[in-house]
Amino acid sequence: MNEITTSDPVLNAILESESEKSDVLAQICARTRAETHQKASVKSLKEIAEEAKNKKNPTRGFARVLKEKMAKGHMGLIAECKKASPSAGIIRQDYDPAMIAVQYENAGASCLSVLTETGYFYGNNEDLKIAREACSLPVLRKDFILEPWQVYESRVIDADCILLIMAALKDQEANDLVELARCLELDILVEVHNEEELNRALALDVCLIGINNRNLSTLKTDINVTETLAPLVPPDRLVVSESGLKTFDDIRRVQSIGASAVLVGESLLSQQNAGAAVRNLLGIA
Ligand SMILES: O=C(O)c1ccccc1NCC(=O)[C@H](O)[C@H](O)COP(=O)(O)O
Repeated sequence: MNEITTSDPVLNAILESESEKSDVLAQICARTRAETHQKASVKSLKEIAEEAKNKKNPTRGFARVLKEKMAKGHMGLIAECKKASPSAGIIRQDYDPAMIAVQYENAGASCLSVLTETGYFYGNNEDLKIAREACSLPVLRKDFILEPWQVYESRVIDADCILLIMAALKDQEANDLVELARCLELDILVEVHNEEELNRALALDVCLIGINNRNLSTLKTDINVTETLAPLVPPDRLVVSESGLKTFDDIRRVQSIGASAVLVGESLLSQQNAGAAVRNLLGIA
């Protein structure tokens, strides 16, 4: 799933190191850094920053929509569009992000998440643009954001929110990316897998805390991760439980221990009718 060839020697070195890493997250990040380096050699940081700052259209208020749901006592659903994942392989052979986005919105999803990572999830920036144009939901760019260049790119492709994964970032890097995203009016979902990452995330000026139930070494999911970490999140933050959620009972279970929103992909996309899948998950008759 992760072969690219290049004539750039810096890139080749990074990609060579990728194949030696045992951890999936480390492999994806090595590849993402290589691709970002390649893109930045075509469009400089200065150029992409200029483009992002010239964007006139407002973002759609990803965090605001989730907070409004929470205030009404409703569970927020961030419904995910992706063709494939490392754990599931190909999920949708006939992947049509625009159609899925419309089905999700009509069925009551609060927000979208669109995978733009190419090597492991078979996504791209165009998927995000067409999904967002097809609906009125705010959109999370689901990718491995490691560098300022990618934050500017996220604004250019019309994302409303970016994901920052604490396991992939040092504290200073995370802080710098948060500040930059804010300047560009992008919301931020910070993702954690354990207590140490949670404490680092809570030191950042961010409202949305994503608790990922997926162990990124084994790729297995366990809702106990949300059960362990959600009670440690102060009430001024909003907890999003991510990964491995399949049923209405799962949603009730994470809601009962403090999650205000869920991020769900595979279980919705593996059903032919994504709209019906959303309604079943949310318990809408
Ligand atoms: O899903 C994977 O296999 C995966 C592997 C390595 C890094 C991240 C991965 N998933 C990203 C996600 O967090 C999920 O796409 C998202 O939480 C939705 O999860 P699910 O409902 O289980 O598709």
